[in-house]
This record gives sequence, C-alpha cells and structure tokens, in this order.
Amino acid sequence: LPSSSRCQGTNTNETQAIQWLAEYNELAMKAYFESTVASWSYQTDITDQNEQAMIDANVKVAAFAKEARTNASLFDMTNFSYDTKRQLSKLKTIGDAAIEDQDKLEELNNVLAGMESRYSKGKVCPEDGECLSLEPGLTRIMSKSRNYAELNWAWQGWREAVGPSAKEDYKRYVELKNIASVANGYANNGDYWKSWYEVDDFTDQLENLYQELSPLYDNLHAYVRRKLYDIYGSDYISLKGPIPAHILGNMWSQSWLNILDLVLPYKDASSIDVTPVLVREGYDARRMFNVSDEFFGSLGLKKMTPEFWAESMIEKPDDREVVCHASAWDFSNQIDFRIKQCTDITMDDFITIHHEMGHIEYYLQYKDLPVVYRGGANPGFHEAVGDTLALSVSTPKHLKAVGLLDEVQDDYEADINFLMSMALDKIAFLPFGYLMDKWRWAVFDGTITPENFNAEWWKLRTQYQGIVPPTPRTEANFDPAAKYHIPSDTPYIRYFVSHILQFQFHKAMCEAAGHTGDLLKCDVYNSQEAGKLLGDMLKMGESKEWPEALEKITGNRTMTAQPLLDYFQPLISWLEEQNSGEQLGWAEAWTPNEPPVWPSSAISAHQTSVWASVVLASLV
Ligand SMILES: C[C@H](N[C@H](C(=O)O)[C@@H]1CCCN1C(=O)[C@@H](N)CC(=O)O)C(=O)N1CCC[C@H]1C(=O)O
Ligand SMILES: [Zn+2]
Repeated sequence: LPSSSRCQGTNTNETQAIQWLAEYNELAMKAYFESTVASWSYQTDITDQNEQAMIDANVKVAAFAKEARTNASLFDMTNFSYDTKRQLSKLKTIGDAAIEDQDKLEELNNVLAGMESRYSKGKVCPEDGECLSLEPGLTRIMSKSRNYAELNWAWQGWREAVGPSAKEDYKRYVELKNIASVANGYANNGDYWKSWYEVDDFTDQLENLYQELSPLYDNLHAYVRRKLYDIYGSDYISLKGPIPAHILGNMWSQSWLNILDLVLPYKDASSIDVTPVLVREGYDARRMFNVSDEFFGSLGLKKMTPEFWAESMIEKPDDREVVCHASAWDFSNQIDFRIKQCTDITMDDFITIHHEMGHIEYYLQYKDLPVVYRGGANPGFHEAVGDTLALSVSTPKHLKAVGLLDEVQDDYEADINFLMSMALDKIAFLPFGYLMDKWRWAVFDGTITPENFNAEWWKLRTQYQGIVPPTPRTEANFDPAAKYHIPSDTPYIRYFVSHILQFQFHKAMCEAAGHTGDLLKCDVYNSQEAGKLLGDMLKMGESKEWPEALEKITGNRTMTAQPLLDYFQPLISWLEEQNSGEQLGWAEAWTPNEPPVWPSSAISAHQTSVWASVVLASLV
C-alpha cells in the first residue's frame, strides 16, 4: 500500500484503535448493506427511479468512507500489530469516494449508471422480427450460427448498439477515475488497480507467465484456424493471418468452446458438450444450480443458504429491464448472499453457475471477518474458486456420474477431445484476459488517448489474440464498450491471474484428495480433505498478503504456469504434431473479404430500394 497521502495521526494507543475498528465494523456492515440493496434493486429492475436511488446511496456511502478514512488517520500506527496496521491501512484508500468535489463524485456515479444501463438495455433489431438483447438472443447466435454473414450481423449490430454512444461517457469516466486515484495517492487509476496485488513486480510476473503460455496459444490458434479455413474458405481465412473475430463462438472471442464441434480432434470419440443433455433431460436453471451446490457440499464446503435460494435472480424476468450479465453479491450483513444470472440452458451457463457460486462460497467462508478483510487474498483468488471446482465437474467421469454425459471412453482419443474442449475455454481466454487491462492501464496513464481508443484496442486484439475485425473499424466505433467490464468499471486482470491460480489450486486439491495419475483425470468430488484445504484458505479472506494464502493451499508462495502446462501436456504434444505443416502466428497483414449482407432477404430489399431510386431518378 502506498505511503498514504494522509498525514500520520498522533494517537499511539492501539487499544483505542482496536476499539474504534470494532465500532467501525458494525457501522460499515450497515452502510454497505444499504448501498448494496440499492444496487441490487437497480440491477434487477432498471428504472430511472431505481437508478437515482442507487446513485444517492453510493454518494451517501462515499461520505461514510471519507469519515472512516479521517478517523483511521488519527492513529500513529507505527508500533501497532500487523493486524491493526493492515486494517487501518485498508481504510485509507477509498476508491471513488476519495473525490473531494461533491459535484464530480455525483457526476462519476451518473456516468457509471448511464454506462451500465446503456449496455444492459442494448438491443439489435432485425428488419422483420423481435429485437434481440445480448442475452439470450445475440449470445445464442454467436455460439450456434455457422453462417459468416449472420455472425457478422450480430457482431456488428451489438457494437453499433452500445459502442459509439458510450464514448463521451467513457472519456469523462477516465478523467474522474484518475482524479479519485490521485486523491488516493496513486499516479492514475491503473496504478490503483494494480496496487491490490501488493507486489511491486506484478506486471513483470504477468508478462513472464504470458510468455510461458503463448506457445501453447499459438498452437491452438493455428489448429483452429486450419479447421475454420476448411469451413469458411480462403475468402475469409488466411492460413498465415489473424482469424476473423466473429466466427469463434463468442461475442468477444474470449472462449472458443462453442465451436468445439468444428474442431473436435476425434469425431467418433466422446466429447463433453452437456448442452444437448441439459436440454434433453429438461434441466431448468434451478436444477443446474442444484448440481453445482451439491458439488460444493460434497467437499464439506458451505452450501447455499435459504436466503440465497429465496432472493437470488437466476432467470431473466420478462416484465422489466435487468442487468443480465451474471454476478455474485455479498450484502455485507453476514446473511444475504445472492447470484443474479439470466441463465440459459447451455454448457457455458453451467460453467458460469460454478464461477458465481465460487464467489458465494468465498463470501460464506470469510463472512465473520472484519468487513475490511472480506475480499479475495487478491482479486484473482476470488475468480479462481468456482473455476477450480469446475475443473473437476467438467471431467467426463464426473459428468457421466451426474447424468450429464451418456457415454465415456477412457482412452487417448477421448483424453485429447476432452483437453481440446478445456483448451478452447482456458487457453483461448489467456490473451484476452491479459489485454483487457493492458488497454485500460494505457488509457489511464495517458499512453492511449481518446483519438486512438479503437485503433489501439484492435492493435492489442490482433497482437495478442491473433484476431481481426470482420470489417475495418474506425474511431467512430468504440468497440471496448461492447464488453461488459469496460462500461461497468470492473477490472479484468483478475481473470488472467485466476487462470494461472486455478490450476495450482486444482493440483493441490487433487493431491489432498489422494489423486494419482494425470491431472486431467482428477475429480475431487466428495473429498473432505480437498474441501478443507480450499476452505481453510478461503477463510483467510484478505487478512494476509496473497503469497501467504497461496502457501496455505499449495505450499509455495509464487504464481506458476507449470500446473496448467502439465495439465495440457498431452494436448501440447498432439497440437505440435498436428501443426507440423502450419505456419504458427499471424504475421501476415491481411483483412478478410467483406461479409455478405444479412439477412439474405435484405439483399432483395436492398436491391429493390436501389432499383426504385434509379427509376425515380429517371422520372425526375
Ligand atoms: C460472468 C462473470 N461475472 C462477473 C464475475 O463473476 O466475476 C461479475 C461482473 C463483474 C464482477 N462480477 C461479480 O460477480 C463480482 N461481484 C464478484 C466478486 O468480485 O465478488 C464474468 O464477467 N466473467 C466470468 C468469466 C470471465 C468473465 C467474463 O464473462 O468475461
Ligand atoms: Zn467472477
């Protein structure tokens, strides 16, 4: 934490500090409960009234945080215990609340609410038919369509709907966030976000991890590109160039799991797509949630509470606008914990349920700590909990055991098929997880200016992901706004960190469960030992620096990509063999042909209008 810009207090009485912290804790639970309720009400019913009530609540809780910072600063904590010092220090940086000018603080809250609403209400309207929201309409097209033109229609439409109109807000958001961060003692908001990782070589660690993993990504990219070339042809795919962004099964190209059927290594071996079984077995959202809850319980971890089931929103309502993007909520009162998700009956959403429930599990495990400690050891830890358990749930053996897979082969081809499905989610994600905040850190430190927001975005997207937009983009577009975390002010490097940590956690839990053999086969289901190992770490919250928490669960204090690489080793060998004739990477500067117009019926409408204007012109 930085040497606080606040003057050091003079009260050296630690007993008084501990007493004050206890009083603060009670008041904080009430204050944050109130503001969380207002946010929940807005996100589950987007109206002007609820939006204003949330803004008012956030402005109110900012005043509470300012007062707490002032009181914490009255103490000279030089000779205080580690714990008292850590608690007081955490109260000295207060995020957006540090903005002194009340008008600017209110403006930031208005800008944030405006960006969240615009994204959540965004729709794309075909000429004939219902307008489509991102969830479920456009998401279903992006995951299921194999029509190059239709995919382009959804991809362009979403960006047109939520991009350009967000740009002015975003420019102001950047200015105001930087004002808050300077008031917290940081050079800019990117430095503030990075400070949560409490190590001064964080960005070097990230770059080293990325360098270690990019050969595996390059191999996956080359293999998938070849398969897509066989389907979409040389008009749209170059075997030496980047892949068009919209044909990878996901609106942001961040997970390629939805095109597993196009790239499956061994067609007649088993593969883990549970979507058809979920649908065939008549699963609804609640039953999908029950499967996840039962897995957590099988490890001796805490199960979801009655209040969770009573108050969560697990399906998209049909009578009001909501923020559909899935999220987990801690209401700070040690009682209310909820998930808000517009659950669709798909494999993607089954995985997301585990991800969100992992957050709830962390909340439940640390709920009796002081409020200042109720967070992940670092934000990446919070993102890794659910995903770690999902590594066990996703195994063919486990899916078969819970009736989500019909048949399982236990042979080399089935293993490669399984690892391919895991790589399409976990390896494809890595460059995206890395670049999202590389773009934002550069925006916050001024390296990227509003004049080249979009050009720099696509430079990173091509450099790291090896993708290219289906049509050339200009600064009139503002494509970063099409990804939830940008307008919703949610940092993203946490998900990259999580993709490293979750394999370290999985390896440690598998060893605790007595698993021997390949890591890819490990399923910790029913292991109380594995559950205890994880739970004991979760109970720490952020009371200690994250290397302590990492040591608690894995026995060592550093992030390492080795468990991830070990897990995927059979696939790495297989891909290297498959790609022996390929040119890895995307060095060729190349752009795909213009996509056909969609819907094709529009061609006739288009031609009719052209024809009509020609006729009219000849009559004049
Ligand atoms: C679907 C998931 N939603 C987030 C998450 O669960 O992290 C939501 C929205 C932003 C923060 N958030 C929370 O719930 C926090 N309150 C949790 C916490 O910090 O306690 C998400 O955005 N994911 C999952 C895979 C990668 C990424 C994506 O979809 O790109
Ligand atoms: Zn998360």
